[in-house]
Amino acid sequence: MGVAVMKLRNPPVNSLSLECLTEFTISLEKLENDKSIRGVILTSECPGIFSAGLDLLEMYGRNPAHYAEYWKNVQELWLRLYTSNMILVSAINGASPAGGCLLALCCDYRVMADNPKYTIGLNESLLGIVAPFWFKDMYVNTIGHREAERALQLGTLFSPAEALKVGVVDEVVPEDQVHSKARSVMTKWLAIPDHSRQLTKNMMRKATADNLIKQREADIQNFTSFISKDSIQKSLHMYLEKLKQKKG
Ligand SMILES: CCCCC/C=C\C/C=C\C=C\CC(=O)SCCNC(=O)CCNC(=O)[C@H](O)C(C)(C)COP(=O)(O)OP(=O)(O)OC[C@H]1O[C@@H](n2cnc3c(N)ncnc32)[C@H](O)[C@@H]1OP(=O)(O)O
Repeated sequence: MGVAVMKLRNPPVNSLSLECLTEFTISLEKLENDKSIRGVILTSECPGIFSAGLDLLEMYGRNPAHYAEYWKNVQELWLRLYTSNMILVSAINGASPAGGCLLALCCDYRVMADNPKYTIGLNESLLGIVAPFWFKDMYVNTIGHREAERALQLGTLFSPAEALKVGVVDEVVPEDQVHSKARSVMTKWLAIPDHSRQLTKNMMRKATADNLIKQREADIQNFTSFISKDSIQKSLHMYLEKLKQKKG
């Protein structure tokens, strides 16, 4: 039926390393150029984890040129996903913090597994960093200004039930039904003529995408100088240590 399934596979936690981001963007571009493909189901092959978001090791202890290169690729992936002409449905089969949530928010419809261990949200403030304006814009577009304001400041990671209530996801289903539900949602969306759906999607999303396009270079510079600050590097170090200690 012209539907591709893209499975994120970067063990152990599907963090979005530079290599992973680049491969993702290239795969997406190929699908976009393949006229037989009308829809993509985005899911994960890592058990219990949709995506741990941006790779913290790409943002910690590197040099400014690396940060700039990394951020350019983060922007590129976001722009491709958010403005895709294809129907994107996410089958969220695990934890989905920060950049993981961002991937899901780019989709046209989000189905999440009903497992309270899985959480989703933009938790940047918990790491001592700030979600960029275009993450924020997409959050506001999805859940409204007040909910986004609160969730961004608190870095809220929502359980599936909470995510459904606030509108971060569209549907919560038993874990073993995530994929079948994503497929049935896709079937429904495929019934809409592509041209009218695509023009409508473009109308809804263009201003948000253009907002980044017109200041991409400045956004890269902002990110690079922000992430290079000693205080921010210290916060990231502490967060990484906390992740390590969780194990021991
Ligand atoms: C004012 C100007 C503003 C300008 C803009 C400025 C800045 C914006 C900057 C950045 C925006 C960033 C968005 C992001 O996406 S940041 C990433 C946020 N991600 C997280 O917080 C998730 C952290 N991870 C977890 O919570 C758990 O790992 C998870 C629930 C995903 C899985 O738990 P599990 O118990 O299964 O696995 P762990 O033992 O915790 O992890 C295994 C292994 O993986 C490492 N790891 C986890 N997450 C990441 C990651 N995101 N990047 C890199 N590495 C990660 C973890 O440290 C473990 O490593 P090791 O100990 O085995 O070596």
